[in-house]
Amino acid sequence: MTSHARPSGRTAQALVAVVTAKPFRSAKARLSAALAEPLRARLAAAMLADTLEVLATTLPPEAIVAVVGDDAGAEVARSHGVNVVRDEHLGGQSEAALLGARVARRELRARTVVILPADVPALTGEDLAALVEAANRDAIVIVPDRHGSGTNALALTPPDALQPAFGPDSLERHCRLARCTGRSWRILRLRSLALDIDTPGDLAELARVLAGRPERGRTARVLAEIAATDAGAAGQEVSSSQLPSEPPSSSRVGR
Ligand SMILES: Nc1nc2c(ncn2[C@@H]2O[C@H](COP(=O)(O)OP(=O)(O)OP(=O)(O)O)[C@@H](O)[C@H]2O)c(=O)[nH]1
Ligand SMILES: C=C(OP(=O)(O)O)C(=O)O
Repeated sequence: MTSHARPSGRTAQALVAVVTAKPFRSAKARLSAALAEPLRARLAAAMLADTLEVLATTLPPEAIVAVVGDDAGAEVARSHGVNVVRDEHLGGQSEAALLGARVARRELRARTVVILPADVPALTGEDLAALVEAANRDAIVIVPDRHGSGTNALALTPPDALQPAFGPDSLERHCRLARCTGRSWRILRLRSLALDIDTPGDLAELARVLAGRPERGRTARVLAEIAATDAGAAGQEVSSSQLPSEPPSSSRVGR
């Protein structure tokens, strides 16, 4: 693998969170029919920033590793003071997660890694704390997505307790792999971590969830921009319900 690691902190950490983010310009392909390029990249950057922000409420920055695919991702990660690992191979989420877990184990001497995507900006500190608590009890903790088919987080003790296998229907796959390890494992359903952002439907759900919260993160501001752009294009008054709607099922990309 051509990837190389440049973690900025090397203090030993019992539990390390690994967040994977591919280059912002190639991220969120499933939103491309609904969202033009500059906004899509800005959304990806905002989601990484908000995800790191929440992680930093519970974990010290030295215990967070961002595996990023481009300079823009590295800049966001650095601005949060977390360890930055540059993924130059871009072999997909599982490979990026393995890279981060390896850095966590070898360089930060982590006993546990919590692997997350960068597109879970609704994550709350409470749900993160629940995940950390579960990771202290079971060797493998699997957090499903809201559709009950994908995986939005894995907590692994030790960090190589299971080989990540993200992608369509990964929940069932991760459960099967966990069963085969003979280690203790469980599924943990966490509402705020169940919402990853892949489709216009997810964006609309995110707007609904964030609208009910007092604080305005970076993602909420980009959502407002998207709503304004759409309303402007349609010559309508701007409203927070102005987010792109789900395309007809025949034109949907992915699952
Ligand atoms: N560092 C790194 N992160 C990745 C890679 N592939 C995916 N990711 C990240 O892993 C998470 C889930 O990835 P995907 O669902 O495959 O990609 P996405 O950008 O979210 O969505 P689509 O482009 O629509 O598939 C996101 O945070 C991605 O940015 C990779 O090759 N390297
Ligand atoms: C990668 C996954 O999901 P998505 O592609 O929807 O982000 C997954 O659930 O393993």
